[in-house]
Amino acid sequence: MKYVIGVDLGTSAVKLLLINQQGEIVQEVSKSLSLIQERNGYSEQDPRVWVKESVSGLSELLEKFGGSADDIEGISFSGQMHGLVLLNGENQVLRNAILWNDTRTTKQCKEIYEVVGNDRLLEITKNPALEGFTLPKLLWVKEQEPEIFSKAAKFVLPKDYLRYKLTGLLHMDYSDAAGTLLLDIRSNSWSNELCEALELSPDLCPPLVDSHEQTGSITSYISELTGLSTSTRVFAGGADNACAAIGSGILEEGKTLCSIGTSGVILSYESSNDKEFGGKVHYFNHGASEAYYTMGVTLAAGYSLSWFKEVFANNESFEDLVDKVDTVPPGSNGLLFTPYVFGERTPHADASIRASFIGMDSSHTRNDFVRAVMEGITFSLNGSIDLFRKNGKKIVTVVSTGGGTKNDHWLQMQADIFDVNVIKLASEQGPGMGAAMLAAYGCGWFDSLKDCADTFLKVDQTYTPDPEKVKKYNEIFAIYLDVYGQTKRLNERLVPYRK
Ligand SMILES: Nc1ncnc2c1ncn2[C@@H]1O[C@H](COP(=O)(O)OP(=O)(O)O)[C@@H](O)[C@H]1O
Ligand SMILES: O=C(CO)[C@@H](O)[C@H](O)COP(=O)(O)O
Repeated sequence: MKYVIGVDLGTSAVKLLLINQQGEIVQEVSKSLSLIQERNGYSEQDPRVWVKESVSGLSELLEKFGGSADDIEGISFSGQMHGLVLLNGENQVLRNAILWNDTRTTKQCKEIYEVVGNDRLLEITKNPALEGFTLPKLLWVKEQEPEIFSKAAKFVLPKDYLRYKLTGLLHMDYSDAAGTLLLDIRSNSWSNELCEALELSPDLCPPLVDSHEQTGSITSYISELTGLSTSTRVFAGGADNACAAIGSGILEEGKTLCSIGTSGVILSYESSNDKEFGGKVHYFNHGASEAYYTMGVTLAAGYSLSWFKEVFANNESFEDLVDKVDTVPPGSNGLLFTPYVFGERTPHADASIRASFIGMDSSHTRNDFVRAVMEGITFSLNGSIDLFRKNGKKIVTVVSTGGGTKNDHWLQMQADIFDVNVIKLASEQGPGMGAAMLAAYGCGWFDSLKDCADTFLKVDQTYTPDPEKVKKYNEIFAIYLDVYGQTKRLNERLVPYRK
């Protein structure tokens, strides 16, 4: 039997899956990661910690496997998107990575619009300038940390740095490059025009490759540390949402994904890069060649629940925290939550907005709060579904993935709020599975990613919407939509008092 490894470098953990030729998960290991948040709106991680935890996770995986390392033919990666990793001429890390949920770059986004122009930016990149994307982060370091910036020779994204440490070679794949806001999506090349306009050297950009392309093999040093074989082929991999799409079978038009990880995502397959969404949704390269996807993003989806747990139930497991949400009726007895703890991206690109609980009263118990948090996250994702539907997309079935699928009630809530059939696959680890599928396809096990999906992906359960709950949630969603406008100005006035 032959195997591949899928590494998912997420925000809350690095997860490693060992998968056989039938697509069965033979072993899995997860290593937690934490955020460094020195100021309000700041969110960083140390790339060296990603490598340390991944290497330790890989050696644990190999130990649990116990078979011959030579039978592990390939390894590939899924990575949290947009995070800026700056390297010097020796490929050493110059500062902590500035992550996708860090919103310090509002000024740099304005600068991009002033210099490039909204229409031209959309023409080249198909995306707006958002605080989370990599380009504004590069401009922030250039402006605020000129000494560090002067030493920068290359920038890469999180999983690219990890792959570099495993192979000694630097690359970036198209699906992740699209999220930098420096890729010319029309020609699939770095935009010299943007680099020139914003006074960035094009030499900072790494070589581009396809997600299933081989980008080296395991170095003997890493082989010694982990037990991996130097003959194991290393494939580029992709952005976590592109990998989640592959690992959830979103490989043709009409298929939609809901992912609840740290962030939350509604993603839809696109066969071409010439549609116009006016920057209302993200429009990125897929991990499958010559394919694309559109996506709405809730910045703090799973994170809102983990924030609530950390503040109010730190010693409890997620399982215990959400155990009784089914005892609370839809609408959480009049308690409403907006999940803006990091600000928001879709449908309101707003770095200043913050979360609210509306309607608290003395009868509410902790279970009402927990359900309200889960509903608020799901309402926010429904905002993206709404946007897609208003753009003419028909959404009747959604494949759900990520940590949020660990709870049945949340899956049923998704079916009732989105008014769709929700499919849960046998593994909730869409991004890791997608990464493993890129390795399996790269190794030549299958003629296409679609063939691989037909063998690897199995439906576990389908959740159908309950018409009564759909009606009730429709009414509450209208109230939810009002909260943004009603709290926007209040939050702007609170900005000077934040940490
Ligand atoms: N048992 C559970 N029930 C409901 N949600 C859960 C459970 N366990 C984890 N989660 C949610 O999943 C999130 C982590 O999802 P994951 O896909 O692992 O994130 P990432 O890929 O960003 O690291 C947590 O923040 C939490 O909100
Ligand atoms: O910023 C985005 C997408 O644009 C996020 O989806 C990140 O890619 C982080 O993903 P998770 O850690 O939540 O999987």
